[in-house]
Amino acid sequence: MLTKREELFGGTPDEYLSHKEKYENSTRKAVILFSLLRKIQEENNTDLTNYRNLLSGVLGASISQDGSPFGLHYIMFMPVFMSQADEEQQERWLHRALNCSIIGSYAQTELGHGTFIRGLETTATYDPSTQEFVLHSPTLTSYKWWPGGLGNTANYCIVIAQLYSKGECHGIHSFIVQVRDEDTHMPLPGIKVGEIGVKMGLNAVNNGFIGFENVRIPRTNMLMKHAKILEDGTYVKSKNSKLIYGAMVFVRVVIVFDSVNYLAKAITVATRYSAVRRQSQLKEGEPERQILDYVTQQDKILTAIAGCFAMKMNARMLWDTFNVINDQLHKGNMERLGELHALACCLKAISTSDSSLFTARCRVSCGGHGYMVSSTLPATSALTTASCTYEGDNTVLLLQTARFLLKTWRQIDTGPLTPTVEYLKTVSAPGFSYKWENSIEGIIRGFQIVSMKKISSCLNLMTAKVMSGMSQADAWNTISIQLVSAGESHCRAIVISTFHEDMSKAMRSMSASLAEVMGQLVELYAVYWTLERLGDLLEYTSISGADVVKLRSWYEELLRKIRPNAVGLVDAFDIIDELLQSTLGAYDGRVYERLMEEALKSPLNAEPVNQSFHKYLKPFMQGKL
Ligand SMILES: CC(C)(COP(=O)(O)OP(=O)(O)OC[C@H]1O[C@@H](n2cnc3c(N)ncnc32)[C@H](O)[C@@H]1OP(=O)(O)O)[C@@H](O)C(=O)NCCC(=O)NCCSC(=O)CCCCCCCCCCCCCCC(=O)O
Ligand SMILES: Cc1cc2nc3c(=O)[nH]c(=O)nc-3n(C[C@H](O)[C@H](O)[C@H](O)COP(=O)(O)OP(=O)(O)OC[C@H]3O[C@@H](n4cnc5c(N)ncnc54)[C@H](O)[C@@H]3O)c2cc1C
Repeated sequence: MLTKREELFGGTPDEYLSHKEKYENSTRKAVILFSLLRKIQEENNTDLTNYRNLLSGVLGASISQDGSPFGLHYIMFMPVFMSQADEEQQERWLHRALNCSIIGSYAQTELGHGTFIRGLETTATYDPSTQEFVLHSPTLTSYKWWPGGLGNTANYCIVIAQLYSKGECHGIHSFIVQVRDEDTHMPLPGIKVGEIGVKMGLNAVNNGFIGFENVRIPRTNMLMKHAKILEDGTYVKSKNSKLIYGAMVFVRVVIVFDSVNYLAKAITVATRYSAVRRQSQLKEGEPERQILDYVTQQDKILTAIAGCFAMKMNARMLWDTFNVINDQLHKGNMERLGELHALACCLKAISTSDSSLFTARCRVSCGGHGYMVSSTLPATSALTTASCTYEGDNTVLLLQTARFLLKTWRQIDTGPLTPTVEYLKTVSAPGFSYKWENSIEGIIRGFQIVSMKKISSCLNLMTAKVMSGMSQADAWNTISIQLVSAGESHCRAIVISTFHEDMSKAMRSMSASLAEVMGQLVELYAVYWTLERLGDLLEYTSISGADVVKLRSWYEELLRKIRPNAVGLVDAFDIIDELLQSTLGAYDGRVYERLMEEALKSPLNAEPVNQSFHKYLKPFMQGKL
């Protein structure tokens, strides 16, 4: 009798399963895992804070590198209910979703539209005679495409469609739609549903497509916490049309945590392997060195460790900010909605792009063995690059942040600014003077000045172009590279200052030796990004060549100091081998034995001569083909 652990982590490695077998195996494992999790979650887990902890457990424990067919059920289907369903609807559906007696997905993206959601084509037309909505996919491009779990798993989904009533379009709204019969799992009449095929990664997520042929759903299937349709078809507006976008903000917030989780896995593998792997001699006749002793290797890996700690602290700040503003929204105070959206956008973009960049570096830093699927680094790299796209393409999200920053800059003299942008007032105040200094505080100030000056420059450029006769939209597009850069600079200033401030607070309760190491990580992160963004700092601050020389020495000194604690730092993530799933990163360091053990699991090693020799090779080599 297999133990739960053996059931979850044993069996044929996924990499040797077919696409279909991989899905079936992931579903088998997901049922085991989620049955366990269902037992520990409170029934009324509709509080977003508790919910995120559940999500952490669910996704953190997702035991396949390829994701889970249940992921979207937890990641979006349920949060959308919590944020968009009225009380009666929550009463009707949420309990069933929480105990997984229904499995849901989130169908927003279409073949023809992912970013521009106001352009979605799926329609939901209200029929007052029957008090139903008629859901329809008018074109091939209107077919929903991507929803996780929709291919073969979910029997319900949230559908985002253009709402029509009394001949008028009211824009996109959310609807709960049953997709498959709860007993037979057959697709319901008028519904064409399937799986989208093999992807770069996440091949157990079961992303699907769905098309509707005049499918009728009750009026009360429109999620009506914000906007409503009355029985006679009268449309009641929401307090803010963007509240329907609320679930995306929540998921962007949790994706920042997720990007940290992926990066923590990658740097655990790369760091441990770099301590085990010996290659080349530093001095003739000496034993081969641990590759972690090479400063170039430290440059790749230790900065990733610092980045992981930095983003973890920023994820917590963002979560706290989300909860504060979300409470205000619940009380009808929309004042900081735009700020929350802008912060979630830039942190999701920067955390995922950093995670993708550093994970790719971890892969390369492990040489050939890092290219083995059994190292887990290729799959983790595929995961992090996906996160730069899902829940909003990073470029588009940084443009959203830039839009908020320009709006803020236009109003800079009309009153106090909200917390995440009040630095703009400080560094632009009359009489404010600043001379570059090689210190954490000096670096933070420098990044804040760069951000402010980029925003100011973008607004001046926009104004000049519009004055010259260019349309607002063309002016925006023309300078959009600079707008994205302004969004990134704003975010980097926030990340460094948050890391410094929150770590300084945390260090007060640490031992002196631990605080020293944590302080080194903050310095490494700040100095690394200073050297990475030298162009901006040279353009907008008084940093000098002499400062740069000293910064480089400071950077190399920090690498030297952190090197002895590298393995201890990643061990602190405490990722068990079963979740790490890596021949290179296992805790016992038996890299070569594990590589060979995994290789022997290949079906091609089941027999000494593969059948292709007799069928193809031998006749070929004998000139008979
Ligand atoms: C925002 C858009 C790009 C544009 O929208 P619009 O066209 O409607 O807006 P405009 O640009 O015209 O006007 C902007 C205007 O609107 C405001 N706005 C816009 N968006 C929002 C918002 N969300 N909230 C509030 N306000 C908003 C903006 O501020 C402007 O206001 P002003 O006019 O005042 O300036 C939009 O089209 C858009 O969002 N596009 C992106 C589409 C998108 O994101 N799609 C996602 C589809 S779902 C998906 O991809 C699912 C993926 C799921 C993958 C799995 C995730 C894994 C998570 C794991 C969780 C693990 C948890 C671990 C936790 C732990 O470890 O602890
Ligand atoms: C693994 C994965 C899982 C997913 N899961 C789901 C899901 O469960 N449910 C769901 O609904 N969706 C899901 N998606 C879809 C995802 O949300 C979209 O792919 C994403 O929103 C990007 O939209 P798009 O693919 O149409 O890209 P596009 O918007 O077509 O982007 C392509 C390029 O165009 C650029 N671009 C687009 N608009 C602009 C603009 N205004 N200004 C400047 N540049 C622009 C982008 O920057 C990008 O470089 C998933 C996607 C992936 C990869």
